[in-house]
Amino acid sequence: MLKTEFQFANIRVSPCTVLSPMAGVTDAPFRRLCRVLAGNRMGLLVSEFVSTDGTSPFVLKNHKQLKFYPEERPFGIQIFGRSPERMAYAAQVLETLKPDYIEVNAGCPVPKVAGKGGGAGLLKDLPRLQKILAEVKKSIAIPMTLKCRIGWDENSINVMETLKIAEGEGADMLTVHGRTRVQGYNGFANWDLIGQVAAAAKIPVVGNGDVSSVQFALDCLEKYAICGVSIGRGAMHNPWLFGEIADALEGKLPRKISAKEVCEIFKIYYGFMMDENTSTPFGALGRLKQLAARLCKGFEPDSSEFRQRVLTSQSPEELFENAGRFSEFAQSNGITFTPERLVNLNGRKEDTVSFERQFK
Ligand SMILES: Cc1cc2nc3c(=O)[nH]c(=O)nc-3n(C[C@H](O)[C@H](O)[C@H](O)COP(=O)(O)O)c2cc1C
Repeated sequence: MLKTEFQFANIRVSPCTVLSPMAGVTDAPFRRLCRVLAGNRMGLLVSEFVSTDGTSPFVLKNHKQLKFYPEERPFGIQIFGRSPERMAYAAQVLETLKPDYIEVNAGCPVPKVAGKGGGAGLLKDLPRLQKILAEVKKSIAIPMTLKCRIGWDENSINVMETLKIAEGEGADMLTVHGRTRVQGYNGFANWDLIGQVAAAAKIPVVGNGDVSSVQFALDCLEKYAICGVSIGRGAMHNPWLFGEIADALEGKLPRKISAKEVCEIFKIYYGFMMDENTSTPFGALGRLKQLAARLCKGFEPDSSEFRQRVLTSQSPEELFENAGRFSEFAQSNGITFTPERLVNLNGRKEDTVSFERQFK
């Protein structure tokens, strides 16, 4: 029978979907957009990652990405860093914001994080990761989770050891992104390995990597011993995806999203950004373009002219006008929105795994 929900510690996750944290994307307005489009049917939401590194003590006021709302619960705050003491102290401070759980990041590939020994850098130093988990666990009363990659590179795949460490130090859930650090976002996630980890685990394991359609999510839930799926870039290509998966899990018939609906979400998203006061109009324009660039890839046939117009818009109003014009054009020319056909979420024409291209 298809899994529809799961529990870790005292937290019920229903449906079994997670919006994967994405720094610079999954702030409160973006999370709200996904939540509203899904009719609030998202299992778990997590903050963008929060740095615990630095020389001065961790203080909340330096971390504006921490704002979350009661309707987002269950909600986790994700932290990264390399110092067990600083991670534990930050977790303790963050617990005062009353998130439902704290997540430790052992997956970030970017050189300024992983290169300094934090994020995926911890996969090269598992004793340090173990110490971090032990110290964070001791410092908080709420559940602790871990998000990791499968290893540093193809010659050092150590996700089974990471699982054992996580379990030994009392992590309540593990999310596995099925790529190595060296892969960055290239190639495809290794779902068979994610499945092996989930099958060997005593704690719930969430699978992550390349979930871009309802069918992909359902196939992973059916085929592997994972308890849920975590979706990152797929939510940018299709912010309706969580609602579509929820519909499928509830046995509802699929509903086609029209090009008109796609064109209408820019105003909605902009409204959320202005409500939350997270961006200036100029900053919001950047976020609108970020979303538009991904959404445009879902139009069929090709919408390169619209893409060009939207991405060169000088103001939110100009972008809305261009979207309105394209909406009419799409309706009269039979342009459809089919993001489920996108397999490689980098937008590259790749079908084999390639190592060491992005992060030497
Ligand atoms: C722009 C961007 C920012 C990201 N920021 C974070 C982050 O803050 N914390 C984290 O654990 N992963 C982060 N990730 C990784 C995603 O959460 C996810 O693990 C990865 O994109 C693979 O999932 P996907 O194929 O569904 O996108 C980020 C990914 C992207 C593309």
